[in-house]
Amino acid sequence: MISSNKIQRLLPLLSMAAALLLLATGCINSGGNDIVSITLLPQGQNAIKVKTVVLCSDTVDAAVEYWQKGQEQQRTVTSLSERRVSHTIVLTDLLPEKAYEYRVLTGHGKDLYPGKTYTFNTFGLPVWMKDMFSVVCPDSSVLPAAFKRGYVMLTRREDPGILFLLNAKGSIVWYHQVSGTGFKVARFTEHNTFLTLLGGPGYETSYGDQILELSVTGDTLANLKKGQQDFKQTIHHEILLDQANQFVTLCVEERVCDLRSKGGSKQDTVKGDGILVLDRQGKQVWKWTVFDVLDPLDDKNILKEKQDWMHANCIAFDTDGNYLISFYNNGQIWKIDARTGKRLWTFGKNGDFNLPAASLFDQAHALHINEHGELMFFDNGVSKKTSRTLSFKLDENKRQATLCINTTLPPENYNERMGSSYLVSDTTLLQCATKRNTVILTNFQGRFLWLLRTGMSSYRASFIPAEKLAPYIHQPGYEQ
Ligand SMILES: O=[N+]([O-])c1ccc(OS(=O)(=O)O)cc1
Repeated sequence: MISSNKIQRLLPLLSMAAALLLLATGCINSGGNDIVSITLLPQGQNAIKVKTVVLCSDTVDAAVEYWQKGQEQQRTVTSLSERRVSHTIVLTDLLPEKAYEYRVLTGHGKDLYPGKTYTFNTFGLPVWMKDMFSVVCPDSSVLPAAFKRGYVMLTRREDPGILFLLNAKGSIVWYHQVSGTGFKVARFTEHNTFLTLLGGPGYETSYGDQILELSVTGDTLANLKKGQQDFKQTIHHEILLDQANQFVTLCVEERVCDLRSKGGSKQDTVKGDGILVLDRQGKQVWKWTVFDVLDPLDDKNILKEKQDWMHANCIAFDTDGNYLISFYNNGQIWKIDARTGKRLWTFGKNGDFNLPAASLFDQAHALHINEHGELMFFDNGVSKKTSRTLSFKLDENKRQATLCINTTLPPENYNERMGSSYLVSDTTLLQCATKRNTVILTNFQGRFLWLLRTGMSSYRASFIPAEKLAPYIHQPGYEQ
């Protein structure tokens, strides 16, 4: 008997095999002067990306111009592949199950000459992916213009892992699929790349063993696996780039401690968190652990909590380049000196800042400094069974915090674990209620404007403005 899980895994392979059969025959001797052959290949397990390999008789520049059959006026031209004999050019922004025409442009710089026009057909999305997302939006006129044309990034954490980009109508405009592992978390970087943490079946929830950075055209820009160089530990919940293009991650950190005074054993193990910075080859650049700041023996509950002492779930950079780190279990956010590792302050429960009762929070997620310089995050709100978005203006010297955003999610979207919230266009919040398989856009009063139901639970939902993905993706959900 084949389990539905197995079928789910087989389907992309079957569609891949079909794709190979159909597309690999697309090796063509072009009529262009300097083109020897053009080969079309499916891009990984992907119905809406096609790789072209253009072999030329000389060193030239090349690009591919393509359009949906019958819509030649709406042509897309790829970026230029420069000074090569063999060019690999990926076509993005394709729609599934459509006929396309294309031609290769070759020459030098702006002097490009078209070869003959050919055709290809894209394949359908895997059946199980087709109905994965649905949008509820009673009145699109209330959506911010940037949201109407922008994209939402989500991750499927189970095998097969998929990184998705959807437009505001919930259509899949881009995806990248991996087998045998899942995308635990992903960030869209300042270099317009996708930085991701992957974890296979041996890695539960948000834990992982692989760092993968991808370009929008699906090229692998970095791929580090646990066991390589100084990447010896499991990493979890977070991956981001620093200014030096290095990987900043949260890692699992274990210490053997004598917990006899707390009722434990002489050689007890406490599992805590660390920040591990790796260079692009996997060499350790910097490391910090919670044990540098706190002694487990000072925690009266350590015996109960030793399996997962603090449960860090996010790192971000403060405006001065130091780290901000949030913890689920103690409801705190710490600022850590990125050079010395010293804890500079604690925010939240039993922290250094006085917080009025209305702004006391339980568990911070997806913390970041927003466009206004405010510390912003999603609060699971387990004590009140109410999740919300909070932001604060901090005066670090005076240890004063001014509450700026305090927006409650509609009660049915209460989300007790994971989640995220980000500003979109200064007037709305894109919030991920991970446990509810829901992404919801509200105004600051918490009024729902747009909702996405997902057939998976993405750790976060991030908004990517349309400009960041141009010219690779242009499929606005709503025309202005
Ligand atoms: O169940 N999970 O997948 C899960 C639970 C907790 C969790 O940690 S949290 O701090 O992100 O809520 C992450 C993932």
